[in-house]
Amino acid sequence: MESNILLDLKNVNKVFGNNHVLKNINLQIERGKFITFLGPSGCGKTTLLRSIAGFYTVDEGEVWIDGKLVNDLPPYKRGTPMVFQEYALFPHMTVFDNIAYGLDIKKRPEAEVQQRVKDVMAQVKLTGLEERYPHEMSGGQQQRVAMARALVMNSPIILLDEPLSNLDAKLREEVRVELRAIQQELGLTVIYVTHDQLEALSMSDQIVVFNKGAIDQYGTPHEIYYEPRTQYVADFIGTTNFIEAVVMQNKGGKAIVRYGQAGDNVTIATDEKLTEGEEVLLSVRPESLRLNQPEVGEFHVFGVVKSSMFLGEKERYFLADQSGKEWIVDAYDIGQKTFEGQVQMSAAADKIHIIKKNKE
Ligand SMILES: Nc1ncnc2c1ncn2[C@@H]1O[C@H](COP(=O)(O)OP(=O)(O)OP(=O)(O)O)[C@@H](O)[C@H]1O
Repeated sequence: MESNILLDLKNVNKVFGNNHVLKNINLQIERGKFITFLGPSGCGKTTLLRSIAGFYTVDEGEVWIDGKLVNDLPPYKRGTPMVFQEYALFPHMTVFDNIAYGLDIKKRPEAEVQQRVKDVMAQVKLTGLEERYPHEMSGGQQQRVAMARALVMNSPIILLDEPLSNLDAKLREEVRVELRAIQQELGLTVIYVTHDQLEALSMSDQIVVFNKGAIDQYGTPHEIYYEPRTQYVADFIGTTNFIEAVVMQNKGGKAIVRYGQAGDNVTIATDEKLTEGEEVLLSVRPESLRLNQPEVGEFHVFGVVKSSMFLGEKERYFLADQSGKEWIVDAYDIGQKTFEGQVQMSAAADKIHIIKKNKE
């Protein structure tokens, strides 16, 4: 039976000189998923992508594609094309020739090339544009051509390295939607590299968050956002409030923690192994806190409003609690109501996430 796992990375390590760029990467990717490699510049995303494509050989570990160990295979034998920034189309070639390029290189018979290109152009809805040149196409159409070039080769995985980074914001969003639509319609397996958190959250089935060459978390956008495993992940994805707390009890997936100067308790669901007396961090997102609505939850802190900022769909408040710690609260749909002076911040316990402190 065909395995659902298309890419399997086992303990992959890569070193450049004395720079240990990939550290014990273990990752399994299922067929038909849109996977994003997310992390700041220099954390090893591109190096891993190139190691999958075969442009780099790994120093340790195994790369399996579709049940085959490919460590010693060159890129063209792995069949995993990479699409780079600006789609890397040949400007002097027509759309048809751009798409046919890979097949021509492989010296496939003319009739087969004609048929394959025709089929793939229909798949990505470009039929009729065969004779256009890249500069005569919109950004979204160019992205489709780039995808078609990969599709025509029957690639098992399509690797995209920040393909949208040179586009302006509006076009970027348009092309994002387009790209995700093609991937879903055709059931493609795509690995997409970006340092843009919103891009990752909005497009992916699963996100891999990189931290200095290691994987900090691999999960759905919701898991990454609401259940960050480390402080680094919580901090990197969006804005959050961290609160120092101490574990009083941990039983049956529920921990009672003490927080704040008054020593209040709250019970929070968690999978983490926590011991009594352990110091932890709580993470609560600005939109999960309510001002002067104590009935919304089990977690409460008093603060003083320092300033606020109107952001269209929300008002962002900056507050300080009694210890001087800064808090950020986003208030939605409050009409003309504004908050000043001392206020109470409240959150439901299920909107609070416990992070173990000893993880980086
Ligand atoms: N061919 C190479 N030779 C030596 N060092 C390299 C090489 N390629 C990458 N590096 C180093 O490896 C580290 C990771 O680089 P990589 O390009 O994988 O990061 P990245 O997360 O993709 O960042 P970016 O978003 O800036 O591309 C960096 O310190 C980089 O300088």
